[in-house]
Amino acid sequence: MNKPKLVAGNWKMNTTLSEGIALLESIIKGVKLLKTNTKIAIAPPFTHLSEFRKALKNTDVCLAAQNVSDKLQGAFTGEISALMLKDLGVKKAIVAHSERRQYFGETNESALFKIKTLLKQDIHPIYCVGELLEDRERERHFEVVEEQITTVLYQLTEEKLPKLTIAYEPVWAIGTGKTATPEQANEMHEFIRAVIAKRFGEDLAGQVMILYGGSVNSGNASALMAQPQIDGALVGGASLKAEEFIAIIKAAG
Ligand SMILES: O=C(CO)COP(=O)(O)O
Repeated sequence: MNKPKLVAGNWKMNTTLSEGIALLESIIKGVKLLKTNTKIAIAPPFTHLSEFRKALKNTDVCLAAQNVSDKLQGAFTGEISALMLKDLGVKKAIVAHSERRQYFGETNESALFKIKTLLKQDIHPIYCVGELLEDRERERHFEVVEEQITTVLYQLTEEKLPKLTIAYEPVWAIGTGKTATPEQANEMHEFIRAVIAKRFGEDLAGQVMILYGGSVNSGNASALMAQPQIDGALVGGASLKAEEFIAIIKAAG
């Protein structure tokens, strides 16, 4: 599978706008010096999107959001719609990150609504899946991820599928410094692709990008990226340090 990889930075609830702009400028500078065909996306807090759009003009770095409302518009205080994101030049949006599932009650069902509203605006979703530590310890990890995939993806039509990116983020590896081994990650990616293929066929399943996320850093990125089923990375903590993030992009090829 020789498609270019995607490295996306999920900044979570970090940086003020001025700190964010400074970090973004360092990242842009670093990316310019790299000769890479790896695709790059940055998902800063909502408050940064408008300024980041200007800063990213004439670069190949794609603007992403960390979340979106499952509602279209109206009396939903505090929500941000897909249309609003499109208006700000957002091209990708993370959906159902495990922190959203854990702290904000998001489910596979709300993820499906979010993905549909994004696709209607032609914003490409990055749909997060992954098991808890207790699921893995009880050897339920394949079952959990299969349900996360089938309840959402099987509701989409064939032509939407290539617009979707999956991020496999085992919850026990997020922000813990514990990474899945490259083999564990590859095994789950292969399983996810097989679940997609069961419904949509091998060709389409092969077109879906599947990223790994969970304590990716400059030290482990090369080994992860070398796995045949890993199409890139969704990076948290290490995307907040320009040098680290650039090293990960470099490791992706
Ligand atoms: O949640 C993540 C990316 O979405 C991963 O976070 P860390 O890279 O900090 O473990």
